[in-house]
Amino acid sequence: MSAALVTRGLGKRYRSTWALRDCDLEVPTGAVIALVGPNGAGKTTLLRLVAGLQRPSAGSVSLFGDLAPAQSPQALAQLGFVAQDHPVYRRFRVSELLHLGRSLNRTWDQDFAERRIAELGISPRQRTGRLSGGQQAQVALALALAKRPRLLILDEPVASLDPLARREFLQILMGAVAGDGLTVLLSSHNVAELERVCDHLVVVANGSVQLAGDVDSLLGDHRVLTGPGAALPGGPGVIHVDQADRHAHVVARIGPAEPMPGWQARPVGLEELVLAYLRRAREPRPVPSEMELSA
Ligand SMILES: Nc1ncnc2c1ncn2[C@@H]1O[C@H](COP(=O)(O)OP(=O)(O)OP(=O)(O)O)[C@@H](O)[C@H]1O
Repeated sequence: MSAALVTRGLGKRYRSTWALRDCDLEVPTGAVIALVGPNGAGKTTLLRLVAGLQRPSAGSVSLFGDLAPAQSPQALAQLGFVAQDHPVYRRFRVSELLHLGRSLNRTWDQDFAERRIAELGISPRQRTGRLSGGQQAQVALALALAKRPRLLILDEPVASLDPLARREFLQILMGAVAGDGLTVLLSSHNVAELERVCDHLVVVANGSVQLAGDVDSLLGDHRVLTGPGAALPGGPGVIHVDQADRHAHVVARIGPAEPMPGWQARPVGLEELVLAYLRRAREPRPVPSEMELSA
């Protein structure tokens, strides 16, 4: 499958500080990519660089095989972007926003937009500034989907939605991915919620990509090993070690290999995997011992 998005050596620097550095990603068309990381990790910076809203200090972004310099009209026509604070023109009525969307976008789907607003129980005559924060988020998301983009970029799209609305929104997103071959890149703090919908994962911390790839492959490559806490394993496969009750729990990238004698292996969950990489990024690595991870 062809790549929807490729970044090479992508970076953004503010004065002497790199918000994002050496970012190499390759994302297939039709994938839902979850971008996760702690506050200040560089998620918004990456999304804004991909959307052409900021110019990179280093490296490049290409969309659907074409180099996509910031503000390229061809690239922008294929993109939908909803920022973290889901901006809508507050003095506009909802119907005026739809009119604006239809006037500015050749691929605009007015039927979808009107249906979605009706499903949300929002009157088209309502001024968007009078809607609740969650309703404004829903309207912004409906506008982005109605544009029928090839790549939809969402910065924490469900953060302000109630649990029912979150679930419904993710279902609508999945429908658009299945029906139109839409590619979605979304950031979130809620890994458990994303697990149901994403097939690719990008973990960012300290302005660097810590882990990226297809979710099934990543889960297949990693396991949790449990064994005697006194004999900590080391080596490049160890991602994070937790010690409790004289036992060590090790998230390790060892593939299908048998663990060393005295150790047990079990599959890793997605949230557990993300946390292991985030902790590794935050803490100094444990001193490696001479022991090997696998038998
Ligand atoms: N305009 C700016 N000027 C200077 N520094 C900035 C600017 N925008 C972002 N940064 C810095 O870049 C780093 C990454 O910020 P970014 O907004 O990309 O993080 P994030 O992962 O989206 O965080 P959050 O989850 O809190 O939204 C942070 O250290 C931030 O302070």
